Amino acid sequence: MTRVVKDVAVKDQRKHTGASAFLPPDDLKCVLHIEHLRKAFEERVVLQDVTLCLFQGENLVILGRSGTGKSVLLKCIIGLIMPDEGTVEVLGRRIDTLSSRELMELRRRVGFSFQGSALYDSMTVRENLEFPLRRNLGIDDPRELKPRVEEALEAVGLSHAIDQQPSELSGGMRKRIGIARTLILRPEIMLYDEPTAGLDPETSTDINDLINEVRKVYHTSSIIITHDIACAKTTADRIIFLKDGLCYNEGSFAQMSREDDPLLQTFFNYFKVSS
Ligand SMILES: Nc1ncnc2c1ncn2[C@@H]1O[C@H](COP(=O)(O)OP(=O)(O)OP(=O)(O)O)[C@@H](O)[C@H]1O
Repeated sequence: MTRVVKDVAVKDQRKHTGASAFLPPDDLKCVLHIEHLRKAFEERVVLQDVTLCLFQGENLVILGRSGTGKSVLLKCIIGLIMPDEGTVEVLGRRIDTLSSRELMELRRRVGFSFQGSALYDSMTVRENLEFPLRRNLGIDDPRELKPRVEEALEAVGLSHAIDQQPSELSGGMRKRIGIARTLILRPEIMLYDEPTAGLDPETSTDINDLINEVRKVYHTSSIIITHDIACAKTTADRIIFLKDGLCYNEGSFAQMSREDDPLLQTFFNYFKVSS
């Protein structure tokens, strides 16, 4: 279903954003392709013209200041928000052409890790993890549910928390359980919305390591949106810096941290100071 693209999308993007020198290797599959995306809320234009491509197996970080439209971009990817202009193609399917049933089916292949973990407080960890299996895959047999829940919990290192309530867990643990609940459907693409928001530096490091581990074990392609520069350094194969609803710059962490640009330097120097 996915198309093989070379560097067309990236070159196209560079044409109108002036982005830096990143070129992906030839013949990488593009699993998610956004072209000329625009989204406004009344007069407020949040995304002006965003073009990007997520390559198979890649960790792509979308970096940018608060309010630059990173979450809106993620919501456009999973069809929670419909763009005013432009196209979003996920795993070979154009979002705006899908029926609600087709959109639901596609969403099963895309895991969304929410900022607030989105766990149900009235359910135990086990029940939280069983929920998407019951609802999305119609699995009700405890003999099928049990091993899948245990595997997902093991993947995030929290097997011992299976019978706890979310309210008994720390912020970092809740985040991990949220990721486990997403992984349980074995998504091909993972979308992480501010995975380290509100966490202390040590817990953030654990979550960043987990994101890399998930890629290794589950062979996911991921978009990680963040304004946490340490998260970007640990997880990114490539970074796109979003500013004023445009892809302002693009490259590896090393490339971008060397850019002679005051805005980027504010971000990257903060990392040098705090690390
Ligand atoms: N449904 C909506 N209706 C109206 N405005 C919205 C809606 N969703 C987002 N916005 C506005 O779009 C802008 C971008 O929001 P968004 O949440 O995408 O920013 P962000 O880059 O993710 O910020 P942060 O890093 O703080 O999470 C904000 O001004 C927000 O108020």
